[in-house]
Amino acid sequence: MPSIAAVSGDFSSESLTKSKKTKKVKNVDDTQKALEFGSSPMEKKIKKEKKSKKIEEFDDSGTTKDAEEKRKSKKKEKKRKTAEVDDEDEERSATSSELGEPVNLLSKKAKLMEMEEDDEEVAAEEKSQKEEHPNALSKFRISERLREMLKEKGIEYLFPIQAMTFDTIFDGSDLVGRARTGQGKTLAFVLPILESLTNGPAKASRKTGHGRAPTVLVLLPTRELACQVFADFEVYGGAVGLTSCCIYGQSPYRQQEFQLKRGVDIVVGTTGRVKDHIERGNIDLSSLKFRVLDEADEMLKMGFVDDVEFILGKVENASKVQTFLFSATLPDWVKQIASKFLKPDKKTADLIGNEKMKASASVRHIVLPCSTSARAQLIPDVIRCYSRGGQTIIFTETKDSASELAGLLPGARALHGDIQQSQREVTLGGFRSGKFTILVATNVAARGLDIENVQLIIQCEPPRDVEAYIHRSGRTGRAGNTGVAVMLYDPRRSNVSKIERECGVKFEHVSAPQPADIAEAAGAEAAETISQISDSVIPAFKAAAEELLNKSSLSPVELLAKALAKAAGYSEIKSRSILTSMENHVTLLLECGKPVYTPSFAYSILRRFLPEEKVESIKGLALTADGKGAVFDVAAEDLDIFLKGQENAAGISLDVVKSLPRLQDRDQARGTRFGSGGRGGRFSGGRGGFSDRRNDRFSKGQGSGRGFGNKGRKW
Ligand SMILES: Nc1ncnc2c1ncn2[C@@H]1O[C@H](COP(=O)(O)OP(=O)(O)OP(=O)(O)O)[C@@H](O)[C@H]1O
Repeated sequence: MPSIAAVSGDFSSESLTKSKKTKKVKNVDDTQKALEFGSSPMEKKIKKEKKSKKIEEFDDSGTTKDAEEKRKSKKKEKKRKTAEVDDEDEERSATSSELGEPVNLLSKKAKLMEMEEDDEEVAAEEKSQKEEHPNALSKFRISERLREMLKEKGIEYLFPIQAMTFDTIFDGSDLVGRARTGQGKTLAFVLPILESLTNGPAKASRKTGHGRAPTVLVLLPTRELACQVFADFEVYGGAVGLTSCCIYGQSPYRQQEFQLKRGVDIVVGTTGRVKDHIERGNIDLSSLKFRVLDEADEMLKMGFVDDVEFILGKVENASKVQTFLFSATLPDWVKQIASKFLKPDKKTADLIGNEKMKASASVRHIVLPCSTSARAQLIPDVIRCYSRGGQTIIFTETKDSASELAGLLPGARALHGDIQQSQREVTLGGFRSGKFTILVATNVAARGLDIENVQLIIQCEPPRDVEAYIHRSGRTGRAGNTGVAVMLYDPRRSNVSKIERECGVKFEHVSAPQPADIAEAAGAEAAETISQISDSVIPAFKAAAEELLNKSSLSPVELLAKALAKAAGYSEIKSRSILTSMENHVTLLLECGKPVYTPSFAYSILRRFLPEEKVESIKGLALTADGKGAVFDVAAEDLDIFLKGQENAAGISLDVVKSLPRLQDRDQARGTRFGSGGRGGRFSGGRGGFSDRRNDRFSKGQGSGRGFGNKGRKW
């Protein structure tokens, strides 16, 4: 039996530091941190392969790896024997036909029998290895039927959060659960609830028969997430004879009403529609045994809290109901509100606790400077470089920018709150099934969505709060797999270090992929494609090729290079700045031998040796983090004017930079002697002020848990 069953009271990570369980969980995290992030394209793997890889990664028992080694060597041995049998067959058939001798069937049969025995041994070893695992399904009070179902889905062991909370939930406690994104929090409540209802304490009082009132109520912040959690209840609950229904806004009301009236065991839904059904008398909460707030912090802010309170308040005898709150982020204010809904002796299973790193540890977290206007040009290249052949979710701050960006990116679709629900479902379904590979979404897709092949997350700008960063970046790197999260930012307006500090993430700072590098890769692909073209095309194109060769002053190789460029879709290669990512712009570093405190000081230096209109034309001026200089972009065609101008200015250096120095971000710049005043105000004053207001507004909302109404929502 898992050790956690014996732990009573609070089992936050501090209180569990010495327990075996915590050690195991740490090992899982270490394993994840140790995962390597190759930038080479990663082949898509079929689900089953991923599951088994993941299971190995989560295994910290030490025995698994040895056993796996043995199994591999057994397999090698079997392969060798098969080859031997085949060779012997070939040899004998050759000899027997030459010499007319009979084949030695007996020795072949003996070898085959030996191989069958090996097979059985390997299978038995695999089985015992799975059963020995500390979180093997057999070690929990999970019924045979559910175990079979889990195994069918490739699940052989419980993940740490599931193992940690199973007994607590099964044995009747209320619980607050926190684990990083993608670590299986859904099954952490689904499995023990189903077991309790069918084989455990809740079985005796469970209502059955036509028209029965629900025993389980699960509330979620978005319709898409409600559908996803419902799907799990339907599969696993259905296997043990429990029925579920999913109720959410903008979907046919009558059908939901009919299901509820007919009687269901589990209701999964979004707050607005659940409240609506309660008010109309379609949901009777008198038989309720379990209630779950998934993505609890999201449920308790943004105006949901009133509806949640209304719904939870409808349970007359709350002492008979178990309540669970789960999320990857549980700010303190949520814990305070939680005490209102959960019993005083509630337990806490916190797999993050005081650990610095709050975001997914199996995700590579990257930041890349980019001006708003360069985003649409840059994103396709970011996808080419980092998506490893998988799918990409791009997050924007507003619905308009999601629609606009989806329109600009070939093969992308938008998902946000202004899109009709039926279309939202079609879009998400299409993305899940891989019909298209880029989804441009608002925060409506930030929470909980579990889509296996998402390899890359792009955030067009830093989100307003750290929780959003954690959830958005957590749409990749799930269930032990790896992923990449790239956040674009404008150094003058964004505050990357705040997210870095509060999420405990150490960002990799990279500059925009250069078009020439991407073209090189595209050229290699085009060459591969050309080598596969049938020779039948040659006669038809040969004359034109010969004519081109004769007329041109270029060598055959140069002409072929042009043909490859055309095949790869290139007619020219533009340069791209590493600061704003704008095409045909070059980034320069200005230094003058003394500290550059403010943008206005940098401008005044430039004015000493450049005409006013050229100073006006520069883009994205930002101060370096060491305070010694400033970087900015100039149009490629003006580069000479800038470099020549500098020759006439004593003590000033202006150089093209190939890699971007660390820059001051918004907060650091504000702390400088003159803040963002003077000339710099043009860049960081206006918009920066707007961002501040938004942040203030947010933090107030967060503090009270009630700051936003649904209407205030931008997604
Ligand atoms: N024990 C397990 N073994 C293998 N895979 C599992 C196991 N438990 C869950 N999974 C898979 O892990 C993935 C992530 O699970 P889930 O969506 O519940 O994560 P989560 O912790 O709720 O993430 P988020 O915080 O982003 O909502 C799912 O695809 C799920 O099927």
